[in-house]
Amino acid sequence: MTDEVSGAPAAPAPDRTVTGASIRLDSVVKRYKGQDRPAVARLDLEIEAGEIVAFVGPSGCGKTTTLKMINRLIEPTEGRIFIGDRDVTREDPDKLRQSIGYVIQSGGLFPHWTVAKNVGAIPRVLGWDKKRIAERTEYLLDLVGLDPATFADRLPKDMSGGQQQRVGVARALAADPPVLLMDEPFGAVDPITRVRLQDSLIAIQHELGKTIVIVTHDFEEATKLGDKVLILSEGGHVEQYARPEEILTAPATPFVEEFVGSGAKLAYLTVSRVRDVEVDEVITARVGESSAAVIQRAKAANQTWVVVVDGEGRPRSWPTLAELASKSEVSDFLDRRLPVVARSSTLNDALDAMLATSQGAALVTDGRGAVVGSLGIGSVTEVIRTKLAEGQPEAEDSYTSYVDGAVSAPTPVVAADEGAGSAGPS
Ligand SMILES: Nc1ncnc2c1ncn2[C@@H]1O[C@H](COP(=O)(O)OP(=O)(O)OP(=O)(O)O)[C@@H](O)[C@H]1O
Repeated sequence: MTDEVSGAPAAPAPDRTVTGASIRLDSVVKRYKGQDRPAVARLDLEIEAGEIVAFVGPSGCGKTTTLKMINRLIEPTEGRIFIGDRDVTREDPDKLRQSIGYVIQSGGLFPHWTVAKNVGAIPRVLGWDKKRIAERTEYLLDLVGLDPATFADRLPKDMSGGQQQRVGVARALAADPPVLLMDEPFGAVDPITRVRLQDSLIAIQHELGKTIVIVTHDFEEATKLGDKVLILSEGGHVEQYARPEEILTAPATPFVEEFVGSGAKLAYLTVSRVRDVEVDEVITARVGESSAAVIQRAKAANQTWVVVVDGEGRPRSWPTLAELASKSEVSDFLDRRLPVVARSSTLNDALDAMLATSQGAALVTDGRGAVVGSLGIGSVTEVIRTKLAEGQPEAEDSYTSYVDGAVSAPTPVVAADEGAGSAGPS
């Protein structure tokens, strides 16, 4: 089989399925006992079904209070909250919480329960039969990028923080809730894992079309994940509620301007996605294939390296033709340092991945992790330069020196010499 992957940009997504529900906050107030000022003074907010909305703002502005009022972990003092047509302020709070997914920092898993038992927790409460729970668990683990055969029987302590967080997302989705609430879900993981989790969340959202509300401290994360971003100031006051591009290009108030501040110049780049850039074609190969055949295929396509993929098309390594030639068959080596980004990743993420692994290119994958091409550092810097020249002239010095300065430091590890190919560093 010739595993040639087209380098053309992805076709526009077909109309998305939306399984989420709208959320409406109607004059919602929260006054904590013993506090002079309300934590949320009077908030009106509409969130469309199937959208991701990110809440950001300084510490203590009422983000978490607002989020937790939606599933009534915190009771509003006044006002009403609707999910679709349901007035949730009149529902039984326990029942309500079974119908809303909730993800907190560090996953919040039951430590003595296996992954499967954790994921099946709410379906068990809802009385689903075992077969249905097992099928749902397998589907969800696969959806969040965990192999069910490997992880279903593990305990949380035997998994990384990022993997635990994936289980937390699977668990929150178990009963297929229309709404997912996430409170700083990626706050406790390292930056590279964080980017991967963000990309997974975007892929899941595209597949399922849930309504997702996420609280974050990180403005860049908010602009990356949010279809809309809600910027709050003290007392749950709405400073701006708009699409990221609008917040970055037209801050509504001096508060937003200051909050977004210098971060805006970099954050501006987070609205540029890998999928907006044409990726380079890659030739893929399977473990155990004849090296000579793969080399022939690569040469015919003018490539000097190939990507070895697993049964699902996910990348394992990217040997040069010289490396391939040293063995008769394609080896099963798993390179844990491959720079991999998703189509939904921002160009900032792509640069970070390249710099973190000292490579001049990154592999681009689809929502399920299958490789669809590669992206060279040259293409990224080109887009960044164009963007900066268009709208953010004062950022040019700092960002290009970040990019250019970085180029001099790393030495390509794998795609060296002849291996750099079209995607390698120029
Ligand atoms: N249980 C509580 N009792 C009294 N006051 C509270 C309680 N929880 C929160 N507050 C106060 O309400 C305000 C809003 O808190 P909230 O946790 O919603 O803010 P936040 O924006 O999520 O903050 P952070 O970013 O620091 O998590 C703060 O002034 C906080 O001190």
